[in-house]
Amino acid sequence: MTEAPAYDTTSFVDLIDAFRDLQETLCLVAPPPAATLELTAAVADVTKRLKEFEAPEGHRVARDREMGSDVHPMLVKYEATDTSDTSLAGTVTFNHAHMGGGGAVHGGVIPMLFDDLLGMFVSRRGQPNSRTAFLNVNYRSVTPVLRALRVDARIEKIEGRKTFVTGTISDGYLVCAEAEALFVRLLPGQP
Ligand SMILES: CCCCCCCCCCCC(=O)SCCNC(=O)CCNC(=O)[C@H](O)C(C)(C)COP(=O)(O)OP(=O)(O)OC[C@H]1O[C@@H](n2cnc3c(N)ncnc32)[C@H](O)[C@@H]1OP(=O)(O)O
Repeated sequence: MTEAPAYDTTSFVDLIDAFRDLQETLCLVAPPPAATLELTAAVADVTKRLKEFEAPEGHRVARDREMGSDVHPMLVKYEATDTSDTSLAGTVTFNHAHMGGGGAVHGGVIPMLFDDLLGMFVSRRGQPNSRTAFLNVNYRSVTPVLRALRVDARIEKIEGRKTFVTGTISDGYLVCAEAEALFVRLLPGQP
């Protein structure tokens, strides 16, 4: 029998959302030194409190497989609205924490979203326990922050352990970025 997790995922999602809010707010402020010192101590207190709940790998909420990016502080949150066996459509809204400059999403954040989006989709509809072998991203036009954008993923073909997948981020009819990737299913015992 599988042991029920000791945590409550819904309230943890609230904690992660509060953290995302903190991250974004950090990107928007210019506090004076005294306030910065005070805030640093407050954040250190929160970290100290969280450390009381450290858990071994496999028991940490941030890696809850069912919840995906919702429970991970680094990953970009997206919503899948329509999935079939070979395709996924959804939405993503990047915020100020994801901005590189000039209202554009940072060029490193976009591959992170694709790796997670495509990797999760491959795990659920292709071959579970796969790892990214390559991920090629083309930046076709500026990816704006603070707008609901469309994401698409498609499994192109599966050959043995290999799943070939593509993805796009679009702003209306405009393609902002596109990706093609290969995920390779790990062999039993492969680290
Ligand atoms: C439910 C929610 C879950 C939740 C799931 C979580 C979702 C998030 C997913 C995130 C995934 C990651 O970021 S993973 C982290 C980033 N990736 C990595 O660290 C991977 C590092 N690389 C590796 O570990 C390895 O190179 C592997 C596992 C990818 C492949 O090694 P291998 O197992 O020894 O296999 P190997 O024989 O080399 O290759 C197998 C086949 O793939 C081909 N192949 C391998 N690499 C490449 C390549 N770069 N380009 C072209 N082809 C390649 C080979 O030619 C071969 O084809 P043929 O001769 O058979 O035709």
